[in-house]
Amino acid sequence: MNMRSVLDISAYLIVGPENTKGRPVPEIVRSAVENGFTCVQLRSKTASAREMLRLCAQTADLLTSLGKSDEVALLVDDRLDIVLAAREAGIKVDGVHVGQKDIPASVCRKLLGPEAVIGLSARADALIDYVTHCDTKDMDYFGAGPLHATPSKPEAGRTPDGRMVTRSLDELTQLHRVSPLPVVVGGGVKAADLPALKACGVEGFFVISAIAGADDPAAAAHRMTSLWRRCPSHSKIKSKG
Ligand SMILES: Cc1ncc(COP(=O)(O)OP(=O)(O)O)c(N)n1
Ligand SMILES: Cc1nc(C(=O)O)sc1CCOP(=O)(O)O
Ligand SMILES: [Mg+2]
Repeated sequence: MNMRSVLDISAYLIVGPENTKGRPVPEIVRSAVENGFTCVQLRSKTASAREMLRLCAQTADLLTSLGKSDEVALLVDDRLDIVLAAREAGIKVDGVHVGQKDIPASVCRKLLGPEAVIGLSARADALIDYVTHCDTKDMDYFGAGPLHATPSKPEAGRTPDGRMVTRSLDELTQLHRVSPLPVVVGGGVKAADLPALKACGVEGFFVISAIAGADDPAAAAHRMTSLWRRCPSHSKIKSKG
């Protein structure tokens, strides 16, 4: 199964060991996927390479046991090396999410091949211009944010002169209109944000703390995915692809 052709970024969980209040990462992933999450990104700024590889193996096994390994993409943040090592070990990891300071998407594509999923964080400044003119041939989607300032990533939205700039709903609506790729939006997203976010037309939302930090991650996931499904979307003027 080519995950690129079925990629669904509508409900996108990002999680690592530092986000779970001590609970095992696979436990959080299970709660999310059993309750409708469609994409999982393993992200840790503290875990060792070996720990990340173990997490990849555990999460891939979990997705298989849930019968979701051909539906729910498993991605790794930043670490092309981890994706390559996981593959070498026979672990099904579908791709990587890279940011503007990470390994270029073109290099990821070259090393991971045509079937890998590659996500890119859109540039923080001149967002609309960037997305309009960016060469997207190696990428599958754009991540954009933050919608709100967030303790999960305090530097998100911080400009070089120290100001905090968050994404307005108008900007996200425009982003959706100009982007040749699907767009997933995150940064402080909570259930209450979903109706307005969906109305912008963007293809999905990404969250860490709304699920990984919730007292009851399964209930939180169910609430978010059912709300997202129910909310009307802005119809796109020009269809993508
Ligand atoms: C889906 C998604 N969108 C954006 C990001 C942020 O990536 P990046 O800019 O590389 O920052 P870090 O996550 O590495 O701190 C993301 N991870 N996922
Ligand atoms: C990983 C990440 N990237 C962001 C961006 O704006 O680029 S915000 C973010 C963290 C999102 O976590 P939470 O849902 O807990 O706010
Ligand atoms: Mg990164």
